[in-house]
Amino acid sequence: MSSFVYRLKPVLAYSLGSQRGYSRKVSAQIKHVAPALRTSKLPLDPVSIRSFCSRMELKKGLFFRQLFEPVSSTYTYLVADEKSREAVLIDPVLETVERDLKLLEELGFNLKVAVNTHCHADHITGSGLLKNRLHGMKSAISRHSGAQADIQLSEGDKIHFGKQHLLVKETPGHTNGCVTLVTGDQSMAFTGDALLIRGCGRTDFQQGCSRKLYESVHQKIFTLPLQCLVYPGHDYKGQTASTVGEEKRFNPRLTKSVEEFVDIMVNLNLPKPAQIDLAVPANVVCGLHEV
Ligand SMILES: N[C@@H](CCC(=O)N[C@@H](CSS)C(=O)NCC(=O)O)C(=O)O
Repeated sequence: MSSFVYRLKPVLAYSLGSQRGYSRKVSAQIKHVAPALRTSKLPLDPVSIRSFCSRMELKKGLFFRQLFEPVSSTYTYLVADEKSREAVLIDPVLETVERDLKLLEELGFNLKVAVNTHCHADHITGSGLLKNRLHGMKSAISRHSGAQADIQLSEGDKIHFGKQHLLVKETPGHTNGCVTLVTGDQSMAFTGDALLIRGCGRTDFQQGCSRKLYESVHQKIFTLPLQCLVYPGHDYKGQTASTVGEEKRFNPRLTKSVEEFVDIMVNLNLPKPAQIDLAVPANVVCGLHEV
């Protein structure tokens, strides 16, 4: 057991090694995944993904934290430059702004930009309230979104924070103004609702177009390195992250032909998001500014 543990990445080895009363069942499960870890059959195996999700630093100097809002099942992401303390918040939610402000203060980060991956239909963005609370913070959204923000993003733009940056890739289809944000080293992609884990954003309202979404994912996301971690805008099944390689192999919608994909999307028959009539008008003006 101990020799196996120390062959793993240091963070994982520490967490396994430090568990007391390690049960036989867990031990058997670990042995089961060991061959995949050694041979790297998958671009990134599930055990390693779990360790990456909870890590605070993926690459030297880049802080990362995944946050969750349970009513709309939305992920907010905090990325920051460890040295300069400049930070970017991706897809903040109105209801969790206080939590995010507290975290920023505790960790000593200076929030430069709150960026929305698109004009959300299921929750009100926290960008407006954050602007109210943090002097100098700027909001950002795609110029194709039709929504107000301090920074109107276009393909190829870079959102800089300290020595780090996020590269903007336009990935329309769920809405016209959807973007995917990729870290400078291409180790992480924040895909918003364009690509979800084993799924994708719906295309039945807000300029949705399934052919456009298929093209966006295949041309802009599936061309990233296989091991690039995929961090989606939502998850409804308890998953936190995936990889480009995994989604290319296992996504039940996007591994199909474009015609099959269109057919799947037409027949999703999802109910309308509960907050849509409140959320869209608020998000067009960058969220609520006073609460
Ligand atoms: N029940 C939720 C809304 C769920 C939903 O429609 N999610 C959207 C993204 S938010 S507009 C989506 O694209 N889902 C794709 C899917 O396959 O589930 C609510 O009421 O908020």
